[in-house]
Amino acid sequence: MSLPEREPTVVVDDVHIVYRVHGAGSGKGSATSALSRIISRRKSPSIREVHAVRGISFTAYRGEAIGLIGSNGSGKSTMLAAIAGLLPTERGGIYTNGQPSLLGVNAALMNDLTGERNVVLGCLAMGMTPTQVRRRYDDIVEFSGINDKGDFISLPMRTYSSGMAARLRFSIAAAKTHDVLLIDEALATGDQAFQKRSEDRIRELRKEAGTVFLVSHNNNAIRDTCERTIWIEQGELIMDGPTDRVVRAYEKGERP
Ligand SMILES: Nc1ncnc2c1ncn2[C@@H]1O[C@H](COP(=O)(O)OP(=O)(O)OP(=O)(O)O)[C@@H](O)[C@H]1O
Repeated sequence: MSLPEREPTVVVDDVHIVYRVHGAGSGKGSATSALSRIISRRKSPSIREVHAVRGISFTAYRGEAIGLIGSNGSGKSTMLAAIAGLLPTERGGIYTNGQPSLLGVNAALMNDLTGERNVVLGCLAMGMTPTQVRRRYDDIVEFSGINDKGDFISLPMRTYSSGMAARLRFSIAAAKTHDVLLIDEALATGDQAFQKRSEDRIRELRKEAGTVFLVSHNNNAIRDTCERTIWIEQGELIMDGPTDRVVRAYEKGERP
């Protein structure tokens, strides 16, 4: 049997992810009870476990844009963070070809620095050289549209609205070609014109040989951007297939 020609970029193999929440039990617990617990080597009753991802498997290929959908708390962001290597797996494995970059609405930019400094630092942090940063700087600012309403790029980020900050984050991350780009709801905060630009840019990134994952509650953004969609519910994979089919089933609440 010959192997398929498509090149796999992310292999998720029967992955389980468990969060351990400390201090979730009732009562504060005295020093005496803590000491007796330590002596008897019992587990602290105040550690609660949240089994957020339960045995998910799939393979992503180069050039694919994959949507992740599911209700609140179903495990989408957890899955992305794990692919990015930010969360350990309890069981199973995640194998990636190339460096995954997670672009979340909470990605760290520095509030007290100007937009301008954040663009430069963000690009350097992504591994661009100072010359590359200088070359791309104007494009990034223009793409973000931050200066459309005045010279905001020279003001500290804390003066930006949440939508403006999200746009700048997306623009910085999108300036580089990523092997695997993980986007968590970044498009949700931009206005219509920016969403359109972002969708176009995601399409370009795919052509530049990357794989894009997009978590969103905006089913139209998923439809417009991704040809494949994975539906997750309570940490389990419900459906994985062509976006049209999966999103329709999700909207109707029809599980296969
Ligand atoms: N840091 C954390 N500590 C403990 N539990 C967590 C943590 N982050 C998420 N969870 C739990 O893991 C489960 C999955 O959460 P996750 O954020 O991955 O869902 P989601 O599908 O991205 O949700 P949403 O659509 O609301 O963003 C939920 O039950 C949530 O309560």
